[in-house]
Amino acid sequence: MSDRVDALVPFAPDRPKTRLADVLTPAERRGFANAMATDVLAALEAAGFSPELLATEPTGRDVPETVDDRPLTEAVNAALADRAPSPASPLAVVMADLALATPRALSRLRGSGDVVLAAGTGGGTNAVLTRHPAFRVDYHGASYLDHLRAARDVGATVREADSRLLATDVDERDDLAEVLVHGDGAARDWLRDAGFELDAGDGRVSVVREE
Ligand SMILES: Nc1nc2c(ncn2[C@@H]2O[C@H](COP(=O)(O)OP(=O)(O)OP(=O)(O)O)[C@@H](O)[C@H]2O)c(=O)[nH]1
Ligand SMILES: C[C@H](OP(=O)(O)O)C(=O)O
Repeated sequence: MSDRVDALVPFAPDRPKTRLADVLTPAERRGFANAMATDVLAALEAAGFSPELLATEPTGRDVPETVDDRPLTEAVNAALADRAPSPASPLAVVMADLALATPRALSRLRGSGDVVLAAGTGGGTNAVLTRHPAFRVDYHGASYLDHLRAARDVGATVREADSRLLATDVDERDDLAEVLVHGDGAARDWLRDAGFELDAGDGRVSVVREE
């Protein structure tokens, strides 16, 4: 299909998900991060994107891949400068830890706007699609606000792709409950196989792990 949109998926597979260090060993964090990346790549394909990993080291996956070991913002901005997105050739950047991302949710990125932003919970930016050659990213912190500003500074029109499924990046222990409740792919299966189950005690649902 000629109107497939390129989608970069930043991925740091070496020491991922340090905020899950209290529940997962380093090897488990690598396994879980890989499972989430598998889900994101499959959902992008199904949504009509052409996914490409932007990885800090070779992954050995059967997916187009650029290896760039610079920090996240630098690596993504180098790719944006290189590709020079335009209305005829948009470029998406979709994080590899969006374990709940469905094809339907991802397709919302393809709506109108020079820059389309999918916010993450906690102030971040989980996905962006740009049709503007001068737009650059600045990740971490309240990056959603930084990206609104960055888009306006280059005269780009901005639209939000408002989606609960895209807003859930899996960073912390409580996010694992979201994967068990709403996920249906490799990440959900990985957690179940590792012995995680829902702890639906009083209040907000959480996870417990079988010994
Ligand atoms: N290419 C590239 N991707 C990165 C880098 N750091 C993080 N990522 C990816 O960017 C996305 C968001 O990552 P974060 O949640 O900020 O970081 P993380 O390493 O996954 O987790 P924490 O260690 O808990 O911060 C994930 O898809 C990561 O794999 C980097 O330096 N380069
Ligand atoms: C990539 C970064 O993720 P976080 O550090 O917020 O998980 C961001 O969304 O700016």
